[in-house]
Amino acid sequence: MLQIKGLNQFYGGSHTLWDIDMQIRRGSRTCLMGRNGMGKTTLLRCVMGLVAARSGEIVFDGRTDLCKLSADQRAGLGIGFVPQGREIFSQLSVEENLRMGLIARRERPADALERVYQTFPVLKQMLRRRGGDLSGGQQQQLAIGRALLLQPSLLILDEPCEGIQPNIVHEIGDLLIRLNAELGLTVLIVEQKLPFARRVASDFCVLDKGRVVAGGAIAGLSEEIVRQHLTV
Ligand SMILES: Nc1ncnc2c1ncn2[C@@H]1O[C@H](COP(=O)(O)OP(=O)(O)OP(=O)(O)O)[C@@H](O)[C@H]1O
Repeated sequence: MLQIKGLNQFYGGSHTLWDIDMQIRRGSRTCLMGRNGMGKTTLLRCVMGLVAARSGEIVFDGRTDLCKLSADQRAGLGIGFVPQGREIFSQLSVEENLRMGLIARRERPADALERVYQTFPVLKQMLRRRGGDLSGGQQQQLAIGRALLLQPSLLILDEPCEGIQPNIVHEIGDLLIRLNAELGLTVLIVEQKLPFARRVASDFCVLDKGRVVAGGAIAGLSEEIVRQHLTV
């Protein structure tokens, strides 16, 4: 579904991503892992068009080179993004936050919001609440709901469990498994917690100092890989 080929990225003179080759299989739940500062967020932001790649290709659905498209055009192709920190508008209501997700969309199916409420009944009960008054877990559901309004075929999430209580982390894991199974949504997620990755992911990819150093089916995430590239 998503093929990254020979991708290099620089912040000014600082070479951050080095010759990244990575495949996201359609229907997979891929966990992108790595210690802090290894380039995970930068790679997601390159895919979304929020930072520019210096060279390489990002092929979506076997045909479109995303590098030639704007961030809006990429979202329009069906790539949903839940950024690090969630980026909820704290002064706007839950409903207004959701409607922001529809602004980018030309046709706005009348049932788009209703579908999100079916997935997240708690949001329907909180429509008038301000985003800033929600708990971390509720804000994360709001951020995921907002991304789902565009009916993506690929959902990309950057550390969705950061700062969230363990029982809600478990629920988010269940939700991603359910969305993957029921909607056929392909999921690419940055997550550092090993138990979460082992429970939720079907595939993994490890970055170390801006390079891909390991990847494949999650069963292949060995203690040796963890020791060399993930433990601090
Ligand atoms: N806007 C920026 N300008 C310059 N350097 C940056 C910028 N954003 C990130 N970096 C640097 O690029 C490198 C990779 O950062 P990135 O945030 O992609 O890593 P990460 O693996 O997502 O880390 P974390 O787990 O801490 O979020 C780091 O050295 C970081 O300091």
